[in-house]
Amino acid sequence: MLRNCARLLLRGTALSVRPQAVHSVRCSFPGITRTFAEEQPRDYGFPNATWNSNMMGLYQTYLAQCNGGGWRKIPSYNTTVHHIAGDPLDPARETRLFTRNLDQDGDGFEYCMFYNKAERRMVCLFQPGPYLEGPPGYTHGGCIATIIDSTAGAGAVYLCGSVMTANLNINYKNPIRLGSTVIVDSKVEKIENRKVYTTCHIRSHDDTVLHTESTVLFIKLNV
Ligand SMILES: CCCCCCCCCCCCCC(=O)SCCNC(=O)CCNC(=O)[C@H](O)C(C)(C)COP(=O)(O)OP(=O)(O)OC[C@H]1O[C@@H](n2cnc3c(N)ncnc32)[C@H](O)[C@@H]1OP(=O)(O)O
Repeated sequence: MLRNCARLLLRGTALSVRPQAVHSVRCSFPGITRTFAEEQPRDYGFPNATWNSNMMGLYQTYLAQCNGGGWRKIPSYNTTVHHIAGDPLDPARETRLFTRNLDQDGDGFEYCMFYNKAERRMVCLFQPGPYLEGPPGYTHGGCIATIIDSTAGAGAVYLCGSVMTANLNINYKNPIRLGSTVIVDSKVEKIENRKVYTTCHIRSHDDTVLHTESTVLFIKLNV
């Protein structure tokens, strides 16, 4: 009951601070083509009340490196259509990015990303919420695969344009506790024609624990 009240309160707060400007969004990606008018989308990559102190600390550290340090914070919306512009669509169709499919802040994938073009790196600060449970108290392996795919995928997209994941290999070394903060660090290692080879490591917020090591192969589209 208390939890529900708190949720309603938070939801009201989130809605009241949401920008109200109306604009048009156009998108074209394999399987999705649409255009619609809606409120200015919320950028979920900004801090909210559910972020813990480690998440906030890392956010500030990376943000500080955005001023001449080679990094930039990239926006994070709840549909890919906000990211990618394209052709007209079916306005009746509604989509939701898998990692942003829970309405309540803190329940699921809580994250933000920073990009360094010179280093070909995309870094994601990730705080898994209680609805991502796999083993008791720990993050489900599929959710971990998702955040790896999303981080390395975003890095490949920013460097090469549209891509699809062709292969994803993960060694799970140490479990990730729900509510903790980890750093998902991906890098484009090489590009061979349409193939984009990336590596991705997940480490604890203080760099003392290696949680996963992985490789992801993306294939460039529309070339
Ligand atoms: C601005 C935006 C910001 C970003 C925001 C959004 C963030 C969201 C990010 C979310 C991210 C989430 C992302 C997701 O979740 S993507 C969703 C999950 N992935 C899929 O569903 C992909 C399904 N597969 C396919 O569509 C096709 O098979 C693809 C497109 C991958 C290739 O079919 P295509 O017919 O086009 O190409 P090709 O067969 O001629 O092959 C081309 C070359 O590639 C080589 N090859 C192919 N497969 C493999 C393999 N498995 N291992 C090794 N090599 C492989 C192949 O040998 C050949 O090499 P070469 O002979 O030329 O040397």
